[in-house]
Amino acid sequence: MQLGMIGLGRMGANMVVRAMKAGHDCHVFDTHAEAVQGLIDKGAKGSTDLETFVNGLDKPRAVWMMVPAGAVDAVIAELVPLLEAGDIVIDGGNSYYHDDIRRAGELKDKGIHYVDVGVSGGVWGLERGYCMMIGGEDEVVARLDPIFKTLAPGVGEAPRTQGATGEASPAENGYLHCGPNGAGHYVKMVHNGIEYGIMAAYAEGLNILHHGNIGKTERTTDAETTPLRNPEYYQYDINLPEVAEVWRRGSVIGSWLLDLTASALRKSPDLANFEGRVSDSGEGRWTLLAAIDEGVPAPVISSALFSRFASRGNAEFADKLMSAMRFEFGGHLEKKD
Ligand SMILES: O=C(O)[C@H](O)[C@@H](O)[C@H](O)[C@H](O)COP(=O)(O)O
Repeated sequence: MQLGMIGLGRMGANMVVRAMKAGHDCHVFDTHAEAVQGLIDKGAKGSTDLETFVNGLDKPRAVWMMVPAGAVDAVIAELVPLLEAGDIVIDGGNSYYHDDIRRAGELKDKGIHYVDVGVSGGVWGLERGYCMMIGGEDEVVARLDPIFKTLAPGVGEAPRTQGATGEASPAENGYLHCGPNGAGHYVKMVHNGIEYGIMAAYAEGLNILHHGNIGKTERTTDAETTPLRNPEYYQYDINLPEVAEVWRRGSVIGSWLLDLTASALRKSPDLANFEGRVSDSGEGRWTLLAAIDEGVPAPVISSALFSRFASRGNAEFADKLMSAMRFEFGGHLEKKD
């Protein structure tokens, strides 16, 4: 089928390449001429002019936006006057699902359909395919099925779940119509909240192993006076790249995130290129807002999110206050390394 793509960053451009490989007719728009040209060279039709791009699409149009969440409203504002009733606008970024519900309502007044798609797979999607969580009207989502089927990894990506038989469902192919507008990004938001928790668990566990030799040099833990109990228990120089490697094979905690962890540790066991200031794009925060609204406990995800804040120095004042209180009540001085 035909697809228009707005936003040719790594995700958008790779999705177009994957769609074209399967024979879809792709039209692309970006303000960066080189990005457009790169895809024209690969067989797309493209323009750096939005109106030309929109007019080149067959009606009813399907326009997929792959732009940062913060830019979606501005793109829609420029795009909508060029569209007509019956056209479909797809947001494949990491939008907040509350925004999807609002946008779908605004576009509905004009007869334009909105579909929200949470896309997972990042820079590996071209090769592996993209896992997609979709929100929108049944008929509209069904119309886009050929595109979703192409972009998704396919049933061969994972062994079929025990008991699954017959023709593979969309979910088994790697895409799922989760519900009405907002449902796609709602599921993707929680997916990312889980991602925070898993990442933190690997990071914490491997950090414990990383300090497994503390008994060789230290008699106290860090700068504290607390004596290191039984230094003989902490005499291990654990080879972390090798541990990550062995866990990938047959262990209970194997995963794609572990594969990527093993790859990062193999490239640089001391992770010298990183300072450890961990960013967040909002999905973890939104997951917790939903958990609070629903009254559902989410201690792992909240701890993982707050660790990211701390990693960026946002705990510094609180930490100073705790030291100040220790000094006030007990005259305890901060220990210097
Ligand atoms: O599933 C994925 O492919 C990732 O989750 C992807 O969506 C992206 O890398 C995150 O947006 C990063 O999120 P943070 O910046 O919040 O870590």
